[in-house]
Amino acid sequence: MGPVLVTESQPQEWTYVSEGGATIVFSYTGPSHPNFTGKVLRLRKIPVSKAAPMTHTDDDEPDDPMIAFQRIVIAPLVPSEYLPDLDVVLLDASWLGALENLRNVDRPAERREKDQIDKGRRKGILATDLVGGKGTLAVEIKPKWGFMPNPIHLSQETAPLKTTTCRFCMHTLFKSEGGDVSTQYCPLDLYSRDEGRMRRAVHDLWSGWVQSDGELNNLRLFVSGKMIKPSEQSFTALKEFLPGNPVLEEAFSAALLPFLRRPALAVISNLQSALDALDIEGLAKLYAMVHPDADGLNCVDWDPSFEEWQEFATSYDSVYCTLDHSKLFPEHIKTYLMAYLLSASFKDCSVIFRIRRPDASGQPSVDAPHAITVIDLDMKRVDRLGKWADLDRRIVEHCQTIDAIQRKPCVERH
Ligand SMILES: O=P(O)(O)O[C@@H]1[C@@H](OP(=O)(O)O)[C@H](OP(=O)(O)O)[C@H](O)[C@H](OP(=O)(O)O)[C@H]1OP(=O)(O)O
Ligand SMILES: Nc1ncnc2c1ncn2[C@@H]1O[C@H](COP(=O)(O)OP(=O)(O)OP(=O)(O)O)[C@@H](O)[C@H]1O
Repeated sequence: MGPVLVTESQPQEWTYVSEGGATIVFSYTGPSHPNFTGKVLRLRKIPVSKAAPMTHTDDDEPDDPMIAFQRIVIAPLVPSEYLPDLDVVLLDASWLGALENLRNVDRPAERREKDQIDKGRRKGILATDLVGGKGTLAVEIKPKWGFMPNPIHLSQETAPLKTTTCRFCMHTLFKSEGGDVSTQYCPLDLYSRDEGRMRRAVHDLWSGWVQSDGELNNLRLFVSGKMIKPSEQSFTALKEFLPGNPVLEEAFSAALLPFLRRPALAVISNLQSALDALDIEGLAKLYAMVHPDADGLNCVDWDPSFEEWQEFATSYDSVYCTLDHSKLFPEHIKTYLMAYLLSASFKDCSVIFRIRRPDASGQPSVDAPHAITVIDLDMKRVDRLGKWADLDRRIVEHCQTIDAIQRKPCVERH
C-alpha cells in the first residue's frame, strides 16, 4: 500500500482541535474514509518570521522524527495500549494553505501572531483521534514531573530545597513571580496512588482550569472533539458526562479517579525518575569531568543518531538500569545525556483520558481502546541541556528567597 495523501480529503473536512509550541492538530470530521476516520492530522508549525514560500523545500524529506522515536525508543518502554497509532501522511502546500485559510480563525490570537502551519513540509502525521467522537468527554492532563531528585549529586546549597519542594511547585512559584496565573496543583499528589491526594490533585487542576479560563496547560477538556472553556458555556455539555453529584467538580474527580488508579501514571513517573538518575546538577558534573574546559552543558554539540537511540533502547535494562547512579562514570556520558533527554520527553508529555457518556451501569469504562493514551512524546534535542541547567539554577535561586512557611512540602510516594 502506498503512502496516504492528505489530498484524498478536503480541507473543510478537518476541524481545529488544539496546538502546542511545535505542533497544530486537526480532527477529521468528513464522510467515512478508510484512512482518515478516527484520525487527527498533526502538522509542524513554523514561526511567522521564518515562514517558507508555498512550495515544498525538500523532495527527499524524512518522516517526522516523532514516528521513528515512538517506534524505536518509546514503544519498548511504554505498554502499547497507552500509545496512539502514528502514520506518515503526504502533504500538499496549496491544500495546507486552504486549510489555514479556513481554520486560522479558530486558533487563539496570540498563537496566530507567533506561528503558522509549516507549508514547506512534505510529510505530516496521522494519529489516533483521542478527543473526537460523539458522546466522549476527553480530559487532557499534562502531569509534569512526578518525582523528587536523587539527592546524591546535589550541592549542599540546593539539596535542602530540592528534596522538600518538587520541581513543578518550584517552577510554579518562579513563574508566578513573572505574573503567570498560579496553580495549587502538585504532580506528586496526582501520581501518589493515594485516593485523597489524587482527588486533591484533580480539584487543584480543576480550580486552575476555572481560574485561568482554560489557559493553564495542565488540564484541557474536550466534548465531542471540541475544546471547552469555563467561561464559554454553562457546563451543560459537561453535566451529561458527569451525573451523580450536583457539584460538578466533585463529579469530575469521581469520574477521573478510576482512570488514575490504572498504572499509566506510574509508568510515566517511574521512567522520568529512572532516566533522570543524576539530576541536572549531577549530569553537569559528569559532563565537566569529560570536558573540563567546556562552559557547562551549553557546550554539548552532539545529537544522538537514530542508531544511537536504538542502541540505548535495546540496552536500557541490561546497561543503563544496572549502572550505580551514585557514582559518575565518564565513559557513560553519552548514555546519561540520552537518558536525561528521554526523561525530559516523559516530563513534558500529556495523557488523554476518554470518558464515555455513562451507560446503564453509570461507570466509565477504563478498559475501552485508547481510554488512556500518552501523547506528545517528542524527542528533545541536546541544545536544550544548557537551558535546563540554567532554568534549574534560576528556579532554585528564586525559591531560596521565599520563606519556607510559604512553600508547602511535597511528598513522594514510596
Ligand atoms: O521547561 P518546562 O518545564 O517549562 O516545559 C516546557 C513547556 O512548558 P510548561 O512548563 O509545560 O508550561 C512547554 O509547554 P507550552 O508550550 O508552554 O504549553 C513546552 O512543552 C516545552 O517543550 P517544547 O519547547 O515544545 O519542546 C517545554 O520545554 P522543555 O522543558 O521540554 O524544553
Ligand atoms: N492524537 C491526538 N488526538 C487528539 N488531540 C491531540 C492528539 N495529539 C495532540 N492533540 C492535541 O493537540 C495539542 C498539541 O499537541 P502536542 O502536545 O503533541 O503538541 P506540541 O507542540 O508538541 O506541544 P508542547 O508545546 O506541549 O510540547 C495537545 O495538547 C492535544 O490537545
